[in-house]
Amino acid sequence: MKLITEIMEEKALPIVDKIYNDGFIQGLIRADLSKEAVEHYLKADALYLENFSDIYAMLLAKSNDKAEKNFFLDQINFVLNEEIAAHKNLADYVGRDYQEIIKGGEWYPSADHYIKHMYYNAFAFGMAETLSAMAPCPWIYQMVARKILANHDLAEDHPLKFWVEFYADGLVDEVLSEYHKIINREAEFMSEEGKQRLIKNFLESCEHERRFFNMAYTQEHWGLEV
Ligand SMILES: Cc1ncc(CN)c(N)n1
Repeated sequence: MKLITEIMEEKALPIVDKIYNDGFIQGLIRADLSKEAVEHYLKADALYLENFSDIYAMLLAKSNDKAEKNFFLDQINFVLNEEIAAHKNLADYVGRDYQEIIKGGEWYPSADHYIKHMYYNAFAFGMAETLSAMAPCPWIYQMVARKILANHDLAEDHPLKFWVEFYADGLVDEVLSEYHKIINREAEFMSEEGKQRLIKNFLESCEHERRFFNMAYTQEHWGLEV
């Protein structure tokens, strides 16, 4: 009997290829990604990661297991204080100060939809539904980064090699195995409908990841002043 997390990741593999072949990642590989696309990504992603850590804080409060609470605590620290290294690599590529770049950022439409998908599950459902919607965040980036390294021998002086290696890093394996542990444990007590929701949450967030990259590549904005 396959684990629910194995099923969701298997079903999502085609989206990994689509993201890999879309403009943002191809531009990153060629190191000809426009500065506008990178700045737009950073403006949106700084806010995305802030909200991602807030949702982790909600899960920390929901948990009644100290080891689990410490996992969420570690992840809050990683997202708030360590992932900024990947952002700084992108800011160096643009050649501007990171804090300057992210000023004036907002939840552009695709980022807004993604963030609200996670919050909806955090407020309306439980930990497994929320983590299923959050899991593509580490998983997609690791899969895409590893696919880049498998298909390209990035030169030592490639300006975005750090970004790729940061996300391809094995550290993510430990994070994902904790996600898998919690999701698969909770799924044991769920109806078929409940399990289908976990899979749907994961696949929708994989699609949100694709839209997030394309949002930056096209500098997507709201049509009207929101
Ligand atoms: C939108 C998004 N998704 C995933 C990641 C990688 N943690 C990120 N920084 N931003």
